Amino acid sequence: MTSLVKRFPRHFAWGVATASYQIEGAVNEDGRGASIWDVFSHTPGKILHGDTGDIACDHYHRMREDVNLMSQLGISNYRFSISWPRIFPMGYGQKNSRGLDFYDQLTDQLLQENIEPLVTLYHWDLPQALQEKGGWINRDTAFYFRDYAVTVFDKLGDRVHNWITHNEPWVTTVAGHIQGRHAPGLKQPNVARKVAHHLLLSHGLAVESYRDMGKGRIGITLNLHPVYPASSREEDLTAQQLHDAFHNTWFLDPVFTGTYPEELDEILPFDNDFIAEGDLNLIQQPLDFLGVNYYAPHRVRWNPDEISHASLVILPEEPITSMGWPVDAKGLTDLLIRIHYDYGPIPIIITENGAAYEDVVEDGQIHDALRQHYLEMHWDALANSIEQGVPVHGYYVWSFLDNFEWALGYSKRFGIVYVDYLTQQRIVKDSGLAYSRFLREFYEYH
Ligand SMILES: N#[N+]C[C@@H]1[C@@H](O)[C@H](O)[C@@H](O)[C@@H]2O[C@H]12
Repeated sequence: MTSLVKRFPRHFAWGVATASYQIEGAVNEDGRGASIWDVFSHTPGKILHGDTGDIACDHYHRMREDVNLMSQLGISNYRFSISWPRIFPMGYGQKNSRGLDFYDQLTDQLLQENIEPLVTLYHWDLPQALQEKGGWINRDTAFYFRDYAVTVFDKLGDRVHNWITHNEPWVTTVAGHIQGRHAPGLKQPNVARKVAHHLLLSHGLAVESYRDMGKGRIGITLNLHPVYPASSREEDLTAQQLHDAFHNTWFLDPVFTGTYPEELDEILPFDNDFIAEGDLNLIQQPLDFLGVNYYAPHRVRWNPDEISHASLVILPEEPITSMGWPVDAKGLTDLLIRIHYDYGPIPIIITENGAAYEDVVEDGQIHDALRQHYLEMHWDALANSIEQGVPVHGYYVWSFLDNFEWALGYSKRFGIVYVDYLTQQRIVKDSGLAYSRFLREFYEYH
């Protein structure tokens, strides 16, 4: 491992990541309003086994214990998200001071333990009251988001200097409004372009506000994949192009070039009546970093029946995680080099990378060798990216804790710390112990 630590720069930010609805629980406490995920998870048939985020990891009540565990493991950066409905129960208007107080205390606890916060403003838990006014289909939501962001900047901005506006707006758009497998559970492809635009507009409005208020760094997190054609056949090459537009450039292009990719119009035609003068200039404002969530590459073949005109191909011999995703760390290097050369030298933070595997508790330990190997392979791939000139500034393991995995409930475990959901006991997995050793070596070396 020692050789690996030498390949990362001194100030590289190693961390762990979580999200509010996935770990906090306490959904009806201290004035929190309902989110679309409260409604969706309580809708029969939406979540595997009928799981909900009502309790999750009970992090709302165990925050100090969890922060202390991070510190014991030598973790010095923590990415978490803020629950908008804890701050504005109705989405706007009357603030909820007890909600703000929780994140105030969390921030202070982190700083006391010398852990640097990286705060995500939106990790999918829209206030239900705004959904009832149209949610992200309604352009007003972008402005309510701006007002929410300003409130949080004002409360925490003196101690939090690293911000992410949105986490994976592609998932909110596609899983939430086309596929219906995520909240708000809509299957309306005709609104997808509008939803994506309003999410990006809200991003731009928050960045613009932060530039007036804060001196720190702000970016957006996108879930991105390198896209490989399954063969050199013309149709598979076309599939690669369209799938790349649907999964990657739909969001990369507006954020970094102020345009939407033309290929997207073949997949999701739209009349651009929802794009107002100046929107795209707002959206393409300079950022301090791009957050990249990387899990696996996409290998595609032509399939006109799919929305991206492409189907994913898993090679028979390639290893997969329990999500069915291929394990291919080189895909991370390919992705980062593509971003670097297509969009310029924007600093990059890997805001999520990790793997779900079936974990078994044996004598109070979890020997998750596959997850440990997955992580180490991706650290090596990250070092390769840096050695090829990509300015990578940080890496956050998804996830610190096993947690509520959206439509899959608690059936998938991504944590480097195991959570016994019956007792709420935390058990550091072998992968978490290995990460702790790696961090110790890194800080000792530097
Ligand atoms: N699935 N999966 C794991 C992980 C999910 O738990 C996060 O909330 C998302 O940001 C992203 O999809 C990645």
